[in-house]
Amino acid sequence: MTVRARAFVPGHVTGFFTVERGPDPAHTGSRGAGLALASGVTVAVREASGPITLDGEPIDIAAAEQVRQALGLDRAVAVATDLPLGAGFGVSGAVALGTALAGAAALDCPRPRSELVGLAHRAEVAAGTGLGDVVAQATGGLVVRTAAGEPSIGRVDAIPVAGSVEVFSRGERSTADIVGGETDRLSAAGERALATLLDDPRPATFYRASRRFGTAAGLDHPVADVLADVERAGGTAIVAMLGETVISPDGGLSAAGYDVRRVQIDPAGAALREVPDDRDGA
Ligand SMILES: Nc1ncnc2c1ncn2[C@@H]1O[C@H](COP(=O)(O)OP(=O)(O)OP(=O)(O)O)[C@@H](O)[C@H]1O
Ligand SMILES: CC(C)(CO)[C@@H](O)C(=O)[O-]
Repeated sequence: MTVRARAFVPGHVTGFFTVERGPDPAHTGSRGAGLALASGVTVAVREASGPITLDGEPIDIAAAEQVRQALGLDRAVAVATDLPLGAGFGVSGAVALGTALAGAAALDCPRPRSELVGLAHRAEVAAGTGLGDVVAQATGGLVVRTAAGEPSIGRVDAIPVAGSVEVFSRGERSTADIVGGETDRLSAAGERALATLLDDPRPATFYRASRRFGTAAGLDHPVADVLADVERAGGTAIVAMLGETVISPDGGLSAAGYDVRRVQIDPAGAALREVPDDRDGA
């Protein structure tokens, strides 16, 4: 089956965040910081019509369906990923953004990148599955979101960083349940973390502020045992919001005996990938 366009979108783990509710999805989002990861999703839009599939199986991801509707895209969308859904890697946002980028390319429908990022952001917010992942995934690196909302409204910066992190993931957590509930405490903790990071914009400060945020926001308990193990082993660890996933930048997870994956930090954000002419693809 012929592939018309393909996009790669990095996974994104949020270290800390606030919830900013605006009058509409464009103005709604979060402030905060997180890491874009070289493990992500590849979205291939085919010539033929068909559903969205994940590793070959049909899947319902509301944010991506909404992007398809907005673009008028009925072509098959084949998603491949080595990341789990619902575990804090922003997979739904990544699929929505990949569908927007590859979908517009497949339809030969020229739109500026910021509009496509905005389309995916609004869809992700409306679905309740994320607030800041899409704009971060579009940026890459250690992403700092200083004003919430789609690209024409929000503000995004990044702290230069290279290298890799260890990842340990053991379960899911519902983003919609947490961001749809009472968020004053977590947003206050997110504000403090952001002020700390902006005052001293270094990766080490990101990890320290994120670790404190997890505790202050009451969001670290599902993996408190893992964090404690890593710290006993002399390492650094943070919770990937919002999942049962822990990230360590300094080998702390493997030092504590966990079976981990090492993942590079993605430097550049989501992008189209070349599709060789007349060849079958993913
Ligand atoms: N088997 C599945 N497990 C989890 N989610 C699924 C599954 N199948 C479909 N989905 C859909 O995928 C989306 C998952 O969104 P969710 O926000 O929970 O996770 P995520 O985007 O991977 O990452 P994060 O935890 O960072 O928000 C939802 O739209 C959900 O309905
Ligand atoms: C809400 C969130 C933590 C879910 O992954 C993320 O979208 C963010 O940082 O806004």
